[in-house]
Amino acid sequence: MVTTESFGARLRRAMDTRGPLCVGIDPHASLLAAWGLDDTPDGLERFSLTAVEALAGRIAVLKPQSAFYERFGSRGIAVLERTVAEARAAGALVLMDAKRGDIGSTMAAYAATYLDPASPLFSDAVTVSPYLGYGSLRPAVEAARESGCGIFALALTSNPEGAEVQHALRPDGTTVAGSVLGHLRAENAGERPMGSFGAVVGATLGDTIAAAGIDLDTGGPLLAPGIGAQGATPADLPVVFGAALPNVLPSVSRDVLRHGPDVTALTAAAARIVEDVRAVVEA
Ligand SMILES: O=c1ccn([C@@H]2O[C@H](COP(=O)(O)O)[C@@H](O)[C@H]2O)c(=O)[nH]1
Repeated sequence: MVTTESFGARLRRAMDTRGPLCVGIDPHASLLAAWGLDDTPDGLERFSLTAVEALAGRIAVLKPQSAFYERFGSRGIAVLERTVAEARAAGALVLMDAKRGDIGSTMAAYAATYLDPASPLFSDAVTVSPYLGYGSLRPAVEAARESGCGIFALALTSNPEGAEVQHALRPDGTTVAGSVLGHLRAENAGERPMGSFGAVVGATLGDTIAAAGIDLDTGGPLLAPGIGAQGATPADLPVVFGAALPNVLPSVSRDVLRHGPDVTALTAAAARIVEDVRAVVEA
């Protein structure tokens, strides 16, 4: 489905009506086993479609993690295609977590894969890496604008190793991550109610962002992975995000998926997190 409404506007409405939560579909081998499924493409398909059944009609954004599908080769990609299509058909926005980043000419092919409505993997948004230089993302930015999609660029990732690169200082004294956020701010200029060009900022980062003087207000969404299995909780969000909290989209994978394969239990687990996040954002 091609839309004339921007991704930022669609995401804002989904966050306001369904609640600010993205649930990741990460079919770890250990989760397949815990759900009583084989570590095969058939197991992958059952896992993914169960997650879609439990979540796609209620949760704002579903985020399939491409790596867990790619490991099964072409049959895994076929399952990923079906997962994306069924999740979108059921009303969820789909953010493909592929973290693509390359020189511009190759980036154009990645953009065609995820952001061209004619592609079997067409998604509402895709995660990208700006660490080949923000300008290398230009083909993805242009494709997103054309198709009413979005991108989420890695800015301040949830893993402890990220700071080595992302907090590095540029010659002008600003951080590398701050520069990425500045580029996103420029992309989002004038977009209301929210921009389509998001940043990934880990919920695990405590007060380190404020301490480094990094401005998180880009006018776009801030995808916040790290709640649950990586140790962060919804209560951490105000410290990490400060005044940018209204645009934060927390993302949780394992801490929801561990409640499967029971569909009702999966739905209830996600609903509890939505309530916890809403309580913090609306406090
Ligand atoms: O900085 C980042 C960027 C992406 N991720 C991805 O989010 C999920 C987290 O899964 P959990 O089970 O909730 O820990 C996973 O797909 C990561 O690749 C991230 O964690 N941090």
